Amino acid sequence: MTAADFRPVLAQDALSGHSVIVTGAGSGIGRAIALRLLALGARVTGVGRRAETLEETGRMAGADAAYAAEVCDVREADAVEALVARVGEAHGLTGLVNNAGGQFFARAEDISPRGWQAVVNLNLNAVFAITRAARPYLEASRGAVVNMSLSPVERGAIGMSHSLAARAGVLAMTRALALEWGGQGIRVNCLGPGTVLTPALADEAHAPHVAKLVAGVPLGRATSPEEVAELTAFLISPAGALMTGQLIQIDGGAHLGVPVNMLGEDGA
Ligand SMILES: CCCCCCC/C=C/C(=O)SCCNC(=O)CCNC(=O)[C@H](O)C(C)(C)COP(=O)(O)OP(=O)(O)OC[C@H]1O[C@@H](n2cnc3c(N)ncnc32)[C@H](O)[C@@H]1OP(=O)(O)O
Ligand SMILES: NC(=O)C1=CN([C@@H]2O[C@H](COP(=O)(O)OP(=O)(O)OC[C@H]3O[C@@H](n4cnc5c(N)ncnc54)[C@H](OP(=O)(O)O)[C@@H]3O)[C@@H](O)[C@H]2O)C=CC1
Repeated sequence: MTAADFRPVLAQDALSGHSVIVTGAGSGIGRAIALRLLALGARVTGVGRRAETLEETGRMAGADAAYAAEVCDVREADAVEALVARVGEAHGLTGLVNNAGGQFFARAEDISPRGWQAVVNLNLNAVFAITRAARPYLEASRGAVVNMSLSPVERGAIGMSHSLAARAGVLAMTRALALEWGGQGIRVNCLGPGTVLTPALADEAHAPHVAKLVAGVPLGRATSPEEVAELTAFLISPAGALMTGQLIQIDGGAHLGVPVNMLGEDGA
């Protein structure tokens, strides 16, 4: 199946009555998630540092969409806590999508202490702070958290030691919180997208290298933002009610690595 064959599977009102915070909703994967949750009837609070891109997501959703843009740097723990409390008190909270994240690509020896800190703050510490702030509201609604991870989180990748360390931390946190908060009815999961051809990836990585990554995917293509969005919606919706503590890879098999082939090229 090609990306063009993709069809949404959830019922049109699957998220009616839901209130979800999506970080990084002004671009790429986060925007696709926000638009899909809105289309399924959820109220969405989109969080990011740039007002214009966040507001553009709202315009794309249309005037009837229950969307609010909130400018906030997720690394500012006090501001994040205040934001979550504001949304939680006004509308409740049934979902939190920790999608904001990113990194520069560099070998460990070229990552300065500040560079390491910047990436770990964004991809791990900020995720903990916002998730912790959301807990009481998620407990009240028996809600769900979806953490955006990376396909290579368990097998490693060159040039991503800082980001992978942070995402591995998020994965460990996901499993710990699934246990700690399961009794409160809160579910916590991670998604592992493969290569998603967003403008942000094009800015950070060389095009020929990205093409090579995609060519190496067992199912032969990149992951689309819409596919990640549908899975996110599924996990937040009642359809995902028994799923928690998981890393779900949505990468065409890329996490399996270079195939080990004991049969040789001709399969003999
Ligand atoms: C088969 C499957 C494969 C899957 C592959 C998955 C690939 C993943 C793709 C994506 O994630 S796509 C999203 C791409 N977008 C981004 O990643 C955005 C990247 N940028 C940021 O998020 C931020 O810039 C940052 C990296 C978090 C840094 O933010 P901050 O504003 O705090 O940075 P600065 O104050 O500018 O710098 C802090 C520190 O970092 C050093 N630094 C910054 N860039 C680089 C670099 N390119 N190389 C080395 N070091 C860098 C910077 O120099 C500062 O350190 P000092 O110089 O002060 O020591
Ligand atoms: N593209 C890919 O191939 C893959 C991406 N991912 C992950 O998916 C997520 C989205 O990626 P993608 O859509 O490609 O990238 P984008 O850069 O388009 O998305 C990142 C979003 O996060 C927001 N953001 C970044 N830093 C902060 C901050 N400090 N506070 C608040 N918001 C912030 C950005 O908005 P603003 O700048 O306005 O703050 C932006 O909207 C990231 O976590 C990425 O690492 C995972 C696997 C593969």
